[in-house]
Amino acid sequence: MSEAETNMEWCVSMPKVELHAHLNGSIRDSTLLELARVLGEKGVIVFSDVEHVILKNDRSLRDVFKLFDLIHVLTTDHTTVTRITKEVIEDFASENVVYLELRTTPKKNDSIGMTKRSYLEAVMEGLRAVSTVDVAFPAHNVDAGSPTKSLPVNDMCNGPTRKKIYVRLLLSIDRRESTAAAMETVKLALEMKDLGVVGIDLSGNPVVGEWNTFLPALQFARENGLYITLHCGEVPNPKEIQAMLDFSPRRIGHACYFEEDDWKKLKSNNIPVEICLTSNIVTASVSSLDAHHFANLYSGKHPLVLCTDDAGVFSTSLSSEYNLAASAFGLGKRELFLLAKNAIEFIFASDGVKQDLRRTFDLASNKMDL
Ligand SMILES: CNc1ncnc2c1ncn2[C@@H]1O[C@H](COP(=O)(O)O)[C@@H](O)[C@H]1O
Ligand SMILES: [Zn+2]
Repeated sequence: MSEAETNMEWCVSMPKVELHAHLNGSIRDSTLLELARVLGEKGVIVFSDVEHVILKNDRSLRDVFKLFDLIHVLTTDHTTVTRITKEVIEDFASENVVYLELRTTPKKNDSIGMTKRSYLEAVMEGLRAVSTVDVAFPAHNVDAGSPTKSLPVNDMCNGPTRKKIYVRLLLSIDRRESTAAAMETVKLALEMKDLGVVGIDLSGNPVVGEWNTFLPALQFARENGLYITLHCGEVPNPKEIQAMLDFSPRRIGHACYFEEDDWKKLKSNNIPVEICLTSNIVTASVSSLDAHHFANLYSGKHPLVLCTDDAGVFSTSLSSEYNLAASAFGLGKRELFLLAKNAIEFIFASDGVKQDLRRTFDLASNKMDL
């Protein structure tokens, strides 16, 4: 193996920044199966019917959204929301993700007394429940407000330094929601702003809903200081793509079905793109890695960040996404490291956090054999 060649172990040891991860899409298969078994025993579902759905690997975009409906049945109650949040953070931290923006759709479920607020409180409880790593989160006492020490990463050679991960939350608006429901989510985000909620995401089945339904809530969010990221161009919808780019979000996810005018607008507005390679290939939003827009954006030095989207649903990890980019696009260690480090510039957290993360990468770079 040549000096510059990467491998999975190296990608795991590299510090990384994750900016596009859906909570309910990032659950371990083992947890989903365990939850399904329990609901099977209670007679709520038939375990054998859902087992193969959970373990299936190739999924169309339609299958993915059917799977989310099933996952949401498995994770309905507050205790489970807390548990999956804890596990998802621990899983990202275990592969040296040092900053995580975790997004989730606040859910209301009258039958179990769940409000959007109590859902979010259950998520925050999950952040506090993390035990394998220190979580830097404003609502937690290992606070990141005035960071003094850089995060220990890649500590394999340094013995038992305790890892730390910054976590911030984005609240997702589901495209099935009404303007009023979207507004409720934005108001909740504003109430929880001091507790680590930094922005709003628009996601959900891309063939459902109209841009104009969400626009008032997104405008209101932005006017009140929340950052916005949009799922944009996951399916061909030229009018919506143009309207979304005209809105000038802080970042967008995917950008798969872009036409020439869309690229022009994206590039002239310098909007960073969250790239989810495995997700795009599995859902066939892009036909192959050779045809993926990563290559063009990367060579044009357009701001971009590699992300997982749904590490559980697509059986991937952030380290695998970096490893995949290395092999598909011929990136060496140094290029991967700079790509990972550059993601700091697009995070929705404070300059203090950015500075601390830059220090973390600089310290790691000495040990990373670049
Ligand atoms: C594959 N590409 C995708 N495109 C659009 N939306 C997606 C998505 N992957 C996930 N979600 C959105 O995230 C929800 C699950 O997490 P939460 O319940 O919010 O934690 C899904 O129901 C969907 O609305
Ligand atoms: Zn997504």
